[in-house]
Amino acid sequence: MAGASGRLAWCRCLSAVRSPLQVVCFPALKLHVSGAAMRASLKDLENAVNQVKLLKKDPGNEVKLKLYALYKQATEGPCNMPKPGVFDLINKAKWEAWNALGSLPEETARQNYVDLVSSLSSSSESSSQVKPGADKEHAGYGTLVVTSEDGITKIMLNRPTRKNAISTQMYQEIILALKAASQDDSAITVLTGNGDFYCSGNDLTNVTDTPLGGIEEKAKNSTNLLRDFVASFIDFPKPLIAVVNGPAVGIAVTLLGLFDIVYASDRATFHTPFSHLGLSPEGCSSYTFPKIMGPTKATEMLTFGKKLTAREACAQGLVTEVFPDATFQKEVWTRLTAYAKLPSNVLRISKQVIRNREKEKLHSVNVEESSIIQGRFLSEESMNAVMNFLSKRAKL
Ligand SMILES: CCCC/C=C/CC(=O)SCCNC(=O)CCNC(=O)[C@H](O)C(C)(C)COP(=O)(O)OP(=O)(O)OC[C@H]1O[C@@H](n2cnc3c(N)ncnc32)[C@H](O)[C@@H]1OP(=O)(O)O
Repeated sequence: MAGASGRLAWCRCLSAVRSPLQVVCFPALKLHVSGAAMRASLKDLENAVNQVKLLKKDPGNEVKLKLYALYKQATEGPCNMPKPGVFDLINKAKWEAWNALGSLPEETARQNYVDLVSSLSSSSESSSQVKPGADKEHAGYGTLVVTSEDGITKIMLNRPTRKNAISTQMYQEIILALKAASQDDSAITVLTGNGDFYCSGNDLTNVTDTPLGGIEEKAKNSTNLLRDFVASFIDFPKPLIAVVNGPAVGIAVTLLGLFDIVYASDRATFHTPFSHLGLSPEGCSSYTFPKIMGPTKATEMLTFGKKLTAREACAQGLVTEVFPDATFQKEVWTRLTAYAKLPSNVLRISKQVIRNREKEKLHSVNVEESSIIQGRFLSEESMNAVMNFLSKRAKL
């Protein structure tokens, strides 16, 4: 079905996505997907395409890319174009958005497109009036989008083109965002990812900014940062919820053992390839994972790098509940909005009653894991794994 409609969408998107800078800089929009019956017709798709032209508010380049990808998938099926070159940034962003949909069926893509446009139309209508409780974006973050609304502070990892890999700046900003959220008046705090990934773990290019003191100093700085980062999750005083919108890797997975609820899209996967990277478990996973899933399942994941589907992770207790990707955002946010209406002081007390007796133990595990991984950062296996990734010879 690669006909005129497909070419039209490509042209439409070319004019919509003006510069790669805008792709990263536009504030991300919440993608509430309607739970309407999964039966959008071709006519519905055509109507939705026309509706996009009538939007009062520019939805931002992230959303335009999503619309582009869904339209291509709905009309042409899985991505059938060669990957554009590294310098062709706009076409590469579009290719990545389409390719990320994998083998999503055409009817589902059509339905998702229609649902997305309908959610944009309603948010565009209501955005013309300033309503109480509207999203309040916290300024000052470069790698995150932090908002507070309806008793929920949402910390969204916002490096979608790097699969939300955690750069040094992002580690520092998450520590700051958690500190601020622990003191604000929201009832619950949510961590999620922008784009098709939840998070691809530690940014492997972090190692390239080696200080004057050389790699030993780099390893020490990384270890201190890791320890402080994990400590800010251990100490977080109110319910902390992970909304795992897509694949999670490395430290993004291990930390889940410190969350109070983990909701996952059925597109999410959970992968801790530490041995492949010459690393050792962190994020208190050497303690939390055996407790959550038993030592043998924990060993399969942490030592042998077994990747789990969302349903497997749920069966093993790492994930609380799995939702179909098409209705994930709508179902999860409806549920969280209801939870956040409960008395916030009681939620805080309840979390602390459940978690506090473990805190001291978790801190000592964190210190121990951090000191072990410091040696691993300097190991030949770890350095080779990073160099292989950076020179594009290896991927997970
Ligand atoms: C300081 C504390 C240290 C704590 C230690 C923590 C341990 C860990 O977290 S271990 C896990 C580390 N993560 C990885 O090893 C993941 C590496 N990435 C990949 O294998 C793949 O990128 C992927 C499987 C996550 C995704 O593959 P896919 O084909 O879908 O997308 P790509 O084209 O590869 O990705 C797009 C773009 O993003 C870059 N990127 C993705 N993940 C990372 C990362 N973790 N670090 C640095 N860069 C990453 C990727 O290179 C691509 O860049 P280009 O467009 O320039 O090619």
